[in-house]
Amino acid sequence: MTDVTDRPEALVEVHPDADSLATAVAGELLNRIADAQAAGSVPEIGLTGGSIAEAIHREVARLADDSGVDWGAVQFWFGDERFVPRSSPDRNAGQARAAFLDAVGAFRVQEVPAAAEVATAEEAAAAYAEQFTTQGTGGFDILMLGIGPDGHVASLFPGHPGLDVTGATTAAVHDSPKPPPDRVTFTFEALNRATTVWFVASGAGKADAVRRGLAESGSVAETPARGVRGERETTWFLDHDAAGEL
Ligand SMILES: O=C(O)[C@H](O)[C@@H](O)[C@H](O)[C@H](O)COP(=O)(O)O
Repeated sequence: MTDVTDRPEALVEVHPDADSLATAVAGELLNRIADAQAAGSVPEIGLTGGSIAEAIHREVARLADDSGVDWGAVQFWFGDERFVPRSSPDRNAGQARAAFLDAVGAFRVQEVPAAAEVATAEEAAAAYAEQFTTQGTGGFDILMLGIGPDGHVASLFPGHPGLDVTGATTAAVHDSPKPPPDRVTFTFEALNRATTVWFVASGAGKADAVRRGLAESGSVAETPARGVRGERETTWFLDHDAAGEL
């Protein structure tokens, strides 16, 4: 597992509520993408599933027209994906497409192969790892991560074997404590190839996980969020309730 403790300390930005949090993150994301494009690059963005991510995505769609972003010059990835049929409402990619990707006309969207297209989550993970190597830079300019009440990020859950995977950028997940059970996730090795990491969390239910994620000490096995930091910057975007134990 990458030792991230030598990377820059995390910053914390607290907003009054989920709506203002979503607007702030969406606005910052659009600004960062536009700035990267103005500097001549095609930013690689890691998206996350989850409820606050959904709110952020909808705000991206609402704010997109004034952003100056060229949606053909930005590429999107998913930190994790549920191993279900492509049409399933449980697919993170399907949720992101419905919330903003299709509306803004983003077409460089790297999706994890779905169930029924490949036989196993292991096959899907292997294919996504190949895509990650061949279709992008092999890293992220900005990686967004939701956090579970147990401190999981992507589909890296406390005490699960995926935490210990080395030498691979993706892993299959089975018996996920958060349904659905079968998933594909980027591993710490991949998540830590991010210049900037943004954790996004809303609600009192996340306050303990946020506290553990930001505490001076604690184990990655118990709080996987502790295992990820950006090479240059890490920011925790929180609403007031999620910051309640800081
Ligand atoms: O596929 C997933 O389920 C997500 O990627 C997962 O890591 C999510 O981001 C957290 O569980 C937070 O989800 P909520 O914001 O809905 O609590």
